[in-house]
Amino acid sequence: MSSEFSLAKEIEKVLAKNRGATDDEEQEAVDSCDSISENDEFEYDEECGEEEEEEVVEISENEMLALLDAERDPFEVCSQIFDKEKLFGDEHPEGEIIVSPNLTIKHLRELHQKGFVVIDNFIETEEANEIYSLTKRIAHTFKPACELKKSIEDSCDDKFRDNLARSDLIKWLHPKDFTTNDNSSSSYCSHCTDNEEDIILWKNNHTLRNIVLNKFKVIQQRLHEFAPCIKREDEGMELMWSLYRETGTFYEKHRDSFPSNGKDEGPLDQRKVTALLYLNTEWVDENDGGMLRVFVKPENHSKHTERITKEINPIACRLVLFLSGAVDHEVLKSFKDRVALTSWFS
Ligand SMILES: O=C(O)CCC(=O)C(=O)O
Ligand SMILES: [Fe+2]
Repeated sequence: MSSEFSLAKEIEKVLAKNRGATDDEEQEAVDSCDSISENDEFEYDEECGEEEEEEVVEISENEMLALLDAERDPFEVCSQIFDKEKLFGDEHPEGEIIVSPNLTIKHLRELHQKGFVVIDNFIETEEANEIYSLTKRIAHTFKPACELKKSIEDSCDDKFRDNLARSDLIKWLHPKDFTTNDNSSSSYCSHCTDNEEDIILWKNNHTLRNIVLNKFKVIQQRLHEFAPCIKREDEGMELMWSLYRETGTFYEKHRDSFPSNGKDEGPLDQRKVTALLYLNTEWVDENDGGMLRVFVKPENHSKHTERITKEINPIACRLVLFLSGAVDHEVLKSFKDRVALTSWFS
């Protein structure tokens, strides 16, 4: 998760509320935490300001999310990124295509309402097949995600990271990898140790270039139109290429960011929408594993914290979009090599 905001204040506010504090007491607690630095994100003094008998509360990302969720429905917060007039107005009919060939206004409306949406046949099977084969060919250049930065922006030495939470291999990409003629390791991919031959293989691949520049970049631009807090520039976009080996590779339940409406609620500079494009032309059925399990709200939910699970098969050419700050998700053990391109729009 990106954390460019004073999480300490946010935490203290939630905890103060949890302790049953009044609004004034809550503000006092927040004010007295002004000196907490961002590096202290998940470790802070419950009685801010009291020197003696400091009781340090350690809180994990998941515990923090549970506290925030108890306060406010994350789906409600995150869906506010959209300009509702634009999304539901007559100006854009349901069938209007947002990103060719088949991402429509209807899908964005579903993303707003349910928090996630699945779009099949977003690329051609031949394209998926080509990238799937390419991934296996240069698999030796992918690195264990748990050893790398959590995102392009994050610092590497994140002491809160749970290295056992995931076992996938990844490579960071960037649109600039495909718009410059430089055949060196990507500057956005500081961990890359590819030799020049391998780099040429993926940087000069027209299909990959097309997916990055004419799919993911266009999704970003179009999302910005309907959710103006999402950046239009490449800087607000992270692009990850992942490989889950067939040996039971997994990613435990997690959330990609803290809930934010991009305006006045939650940390503003967070991932807002996650986009996943699956390239698994060899995936047959559930026995191959690797399903994406999402924890979403039931249709007529009475309690806002209620969740149901849905399993999404990672079939080739399937695009999945979800609200990064609302949808908990996990990748079930994979028994066939599983390839995806994932992007986060902030
Ligand atoms: O590949 C997937 O289906 C999800 C991966 C994921 O959750 C992540 O990388 O944050
Ligand atoms: Fe994720």
